[in-house]
Amino acid sequence: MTPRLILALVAAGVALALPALLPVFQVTLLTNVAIAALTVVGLVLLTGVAGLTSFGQAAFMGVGAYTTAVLTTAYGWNPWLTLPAGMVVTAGVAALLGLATLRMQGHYLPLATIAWGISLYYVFGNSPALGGFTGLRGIPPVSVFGLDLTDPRRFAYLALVFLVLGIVAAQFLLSSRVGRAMRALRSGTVVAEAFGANTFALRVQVFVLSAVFASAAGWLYAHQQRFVNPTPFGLNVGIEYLFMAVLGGAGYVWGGVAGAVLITALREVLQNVLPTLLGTGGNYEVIVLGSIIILVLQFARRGLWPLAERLVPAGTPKLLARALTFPHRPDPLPGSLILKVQDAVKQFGGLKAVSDVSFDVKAGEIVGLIGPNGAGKSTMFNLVTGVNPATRGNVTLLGRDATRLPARTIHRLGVARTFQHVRLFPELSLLENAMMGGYARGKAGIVASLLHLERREEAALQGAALKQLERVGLRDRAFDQAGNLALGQQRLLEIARALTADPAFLLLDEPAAGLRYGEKAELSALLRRLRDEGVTVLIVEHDMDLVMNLVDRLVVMNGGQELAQGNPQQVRDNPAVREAYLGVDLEEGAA
Ligand SMILES: Nc1ncnc2c1ncn2[C@@H]1O[C@H](COP(=O)(O)OP(=O)(O)OP(=O)(O)O)[C@@H](O)[C@H]1O
Repeated sequence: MTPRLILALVAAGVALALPALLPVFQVTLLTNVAIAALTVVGLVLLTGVAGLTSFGQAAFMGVGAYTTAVLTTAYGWNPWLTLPAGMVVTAGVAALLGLATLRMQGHYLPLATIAWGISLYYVFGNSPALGGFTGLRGIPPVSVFGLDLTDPRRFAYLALVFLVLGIVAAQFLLSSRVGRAMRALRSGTVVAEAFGANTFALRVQVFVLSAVFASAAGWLYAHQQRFVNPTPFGLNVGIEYLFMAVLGGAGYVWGGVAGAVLITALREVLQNVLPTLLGTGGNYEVIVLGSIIILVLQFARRGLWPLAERLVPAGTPKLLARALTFPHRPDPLPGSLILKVQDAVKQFGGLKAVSDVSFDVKAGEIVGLIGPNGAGKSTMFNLVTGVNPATRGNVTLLGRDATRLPARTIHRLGVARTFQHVRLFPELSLLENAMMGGYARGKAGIVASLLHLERREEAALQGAALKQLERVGLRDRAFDQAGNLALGQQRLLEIARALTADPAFLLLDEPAAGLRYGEKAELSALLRRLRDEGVTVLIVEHDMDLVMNLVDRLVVMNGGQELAQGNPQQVRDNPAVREAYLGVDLEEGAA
């Protein structure tokens, strides 16, 4: 029993007692809060977790509400059937809108959500079958075991049950393989794709899921009011849901709930208090609410929930009991070809960052890719790992033509990598970061994750990640936040993440940058051990001392071209290399 769990149970107890204790007016307010919170929890998944800002969440609530309104009033459906029907209709609408808009980047996507948020509002308002702007009346009450929930107190319990189920499902999702990949989306697509995730499919999934949450809230709304019209599903309400998420903490499920409670309660208080102070002339509460949002954005960018969380320490998370271990990938035959780059060219406009470079890497080798700044090493890395495919030439990886394969497919061939500029998820634990590396080893999808039916697989992922954290010397800090690590340790964590994928071929982009002397020695020892265990390594590194004493062979690039290849001694003796490295003591590594 952690302090946080005790508090959550107390909060649940209080919430359950409130409908029985409060006056009816406030019970209705409580129901409104629960409905809004359910919508906002969906928005938290979309915006706070996956980083896709949407102004259109209220419109999806409208789809759920109108579906039940039409099916119950015009066709006499039982409300319990219209709930899944509404979810299916909403998911369909969201999938269509998602497929059309989710490839957009930057501010284009939020703008698109505004566009369809407005469109759906007018579809509701201008469709005679939906009652136009006057709406649809006569929606029947929901009944449970023959008991009509017409009494606001009973209905409040229904709304709370929905909210609790929504919170639990969202938390389950976030502590799963799919949830971690969704979190990875917030910082772009490169990392998630590098570990085998199809980021566009994930974007569509989280978008549809978020809409389904709103749809369930819309169903509740329709049966609470017994009447629907377009007003509560308009753009300004969508913006208000976004405010709730941002105020509470868009990255946190409980932040969404807190935001819904705070804004609903604040609006209520302000609507009562401000007219007595300032008169009834203006909508002053809107101005005050807006000012509060600006202050929060100014002083607590991540919302209020992280501040509250700091007051209650988190217990050490429990590891799952392991009943399953992922099988080890079959090792390539010693000496077989792992990577073959043939006449690779990468052109950025007029600049040839890589120009007719050819080299290969054989199983069981550690190959160094070196060259002065701007030589084209990282570009070559991106070309091999599918981040930025070659303009011309061929890349063969583990026996497959990989020249045009996307990063996620290349990863699944058995290739894992680290990044020159560390790309971790600072707010997640070391363990969760490392587990992201095992994404492609798991199979569980979004539904299994929402229901926590993937615990065996999750336990296996934990086991695999812990083993690699142990290997890089970070096991003791498995539950710390990755953002608290020194840069050198962050690089080691990236290696652990890559190793969790059980790769046959490991690509390391400047892994020793920021490491202390002792840590570099440990890194060398680790890479040698990995080679002995059958992992082939391609390493870009500026630390000549480390490289010269570690690698079997070197490929030297300069100005996008291949300058030399050979073992460390041959490269050290090469006059062209000496010239390119003017000022760098290549003998340093000879010791
Ligand atoms: N996306 C891009 N668009 C345009 N030019 C690029 C791009 N990526 C790299 N370049 C250019 O290509 C050249 C090679 O860059 P690259 O980062 O591959 O070199 P590097 O050898 O990795 O250098 P460093 O050791 O400094 O990381 C540079 O001139 C760089 O400015």
